[in-house]
Amino acid sequence: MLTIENLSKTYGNKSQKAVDDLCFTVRDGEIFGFVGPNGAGKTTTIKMIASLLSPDTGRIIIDGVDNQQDLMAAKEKFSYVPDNPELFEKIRGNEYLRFMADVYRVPDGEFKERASRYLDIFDLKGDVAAPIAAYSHGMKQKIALIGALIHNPRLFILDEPMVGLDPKSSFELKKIMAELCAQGHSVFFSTHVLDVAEKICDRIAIINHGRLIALGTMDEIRGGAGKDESLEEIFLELTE
Ligand SMILES: Nc1ncnc2c1ncn2[C@@H]1O[C@H](COP(=O)(O)OP(=O)(O)OP(=O)(O)O)[C@@H](O)[C@H]1O
Repeated sequence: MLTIENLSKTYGNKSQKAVDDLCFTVRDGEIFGFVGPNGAGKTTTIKMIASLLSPDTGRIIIDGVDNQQDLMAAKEKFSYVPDNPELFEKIRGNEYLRFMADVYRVPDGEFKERASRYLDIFDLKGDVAAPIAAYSHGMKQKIALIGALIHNPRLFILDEPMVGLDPKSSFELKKIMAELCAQGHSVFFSTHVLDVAEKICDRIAIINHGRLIALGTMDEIRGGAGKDESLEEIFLELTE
């Protein structure tokens, strides 16, 4: 679903690379967690996957499409929800969802069915006619999530998705992630919440100083049989 090949990025005239020769693959039907300390290069990597930043070197292939060769075709494949979504404050929630459906040319029946279902799940039906400026931080995050889900993306990319969501919304989001993966779609998300990553991810990548330092299932990251270390313990050991 997603192949990252030798991806590197340096900002301005900084001496250290923000992302340094990163390579990994996210498989079809997989929930993939991307973890690392502050400043490790997670958001930089995610922005390059979402075509918001150009890599210095390397390739990003999304469901068979190179995002530097065919940006529009790549954009149809994924949705990206940043950690702090910036939305058009003056429009209403329902206008925003309609706009997102139009951008992705979602047929009307599908739009109505998905919007209704996700608004119910995230308990936003009563607020959808209000301007986004009147939403709380968590409500903005939820309308951004629904907008990103409206075209049923092949690859769902999220930066720190659990921050700001209440426990029920967070639980529902995890269920939606699992549902997408059951359809053969994939989820790629960054998080500092290591126990969530440990519980819900099929595989996890740990990065530090822009470099991949561990990759695999929890068992693979633990390094084989007999050990029962948590992701938090492994993370702290590897990133000391
Ligand atoms: N716009 C920018 N200009 C210059 N340097 C930047 C910029 N954005 C990020 N960096 C640098 O790139 C490196 C990686 O930052 P990035 O935001 O990708 O890390 P992160 O893993 O997402 O961190 P966090 O967990 O704190 O969100 C850091 O050294 C950071 O200072």
